[in-house]
Amino acid sequence: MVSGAAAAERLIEVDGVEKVFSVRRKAGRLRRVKDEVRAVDGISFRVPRGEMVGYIGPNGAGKSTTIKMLTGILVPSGGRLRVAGIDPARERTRLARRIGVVFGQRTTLWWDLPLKDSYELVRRMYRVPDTAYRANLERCVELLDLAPLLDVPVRQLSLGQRMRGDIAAALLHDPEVLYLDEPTIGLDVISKAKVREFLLEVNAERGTTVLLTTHDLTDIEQLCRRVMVIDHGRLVYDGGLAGLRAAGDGERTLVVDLERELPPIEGVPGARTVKVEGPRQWLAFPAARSAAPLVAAVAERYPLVDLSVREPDIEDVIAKLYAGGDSGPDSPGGA
Ligand SMILES: Nc1ncnc2c1ncn2[C@@H]1O[C@H](COP(=O)(O)OP(=O)(O)OP(=O)(O)O)[C@@H](O)[C@H]1O
Repeated sequence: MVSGAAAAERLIEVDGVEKVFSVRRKAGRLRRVKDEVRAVDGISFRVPRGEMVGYIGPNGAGKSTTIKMLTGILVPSGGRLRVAGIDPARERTRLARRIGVVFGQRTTLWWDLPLKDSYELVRRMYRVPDTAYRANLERCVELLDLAPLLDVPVRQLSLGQRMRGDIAAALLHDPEVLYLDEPTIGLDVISKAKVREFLLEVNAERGTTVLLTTHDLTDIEQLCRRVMVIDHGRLVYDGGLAGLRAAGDGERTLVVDLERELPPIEGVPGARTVKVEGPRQWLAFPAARSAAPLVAAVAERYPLVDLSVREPDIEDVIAKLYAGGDSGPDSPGGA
């Protein structure tokens, strides 16, 4: 038996979970053959209470399928899943009270109703006690600037307004876990910033556990200390953002401003000049190395005015990781 505290600690438990879809494919004019799509191919991970985890991967990697299994919408073909100690597929309704879900591409709100009526329906559906409902709604309205939108029918809301409305709806019943599938898709920079700020606030204030899928790596950089990368249904990385940069053979860049335009800097051990633009030069060096000896070497021989160090571009790192497929640097569930 696992003690209550230990079970609470691991709010999401995924052990060797698989999802295989059967699809019919045309083969010739009349013949159809059955194919199997292994959308999720034996993944394992744990998410402790209060953590915010990024779940990323290329199109078709298996992210949405994982989330659907974690909500109970889809039944796994194999393996074991528990969310707050509940088997999602067996007890979907009981689980629904403990989780909130936002699918960026779809709304859970009632299209023709004003936002506030949608919330009222959510309150009744989940039987949220009055005081909790009022407090939650007030907090969401304040943090997400929803006051001017409460009387507007959902179909008249812009994408960013609708997304803020959806996120609030997912939190009115105080879920312990929030699944967000592309919550910033299609939003402008200001709306994205607002959504991110709100999620950080909710996580800090209520300790809500968040699992976030996104194609926008800024979401991950600003919200998650841990990131899981899925590709072809398998976890190819599970660990910190810093580790992800190192895992992708990332390089950092030393950007130096010299007093005047000079030929490319040479003879700095462990670094190579990759770009020169007037008096500014860019030197790439392995992400794991310290920049200090490089700075000293440049300063000794060149008229240095200013410098900065740039972290590896996370997009590049991840592109390399995807290209590496399941021979990725970290074992599934590792780190
Ligand atoms: N209902 C289904 N029937 C058959 N195949 C499916 C079904 N749902 C998903 N798939 C397939 O499973 C694989 C994983 O799909 P999934 O939607 O989980 O990927 P994803 O990582 O969420 O992708 P995206 O970033 O494009 O949303 C894909 O090959 C997809 O075509």
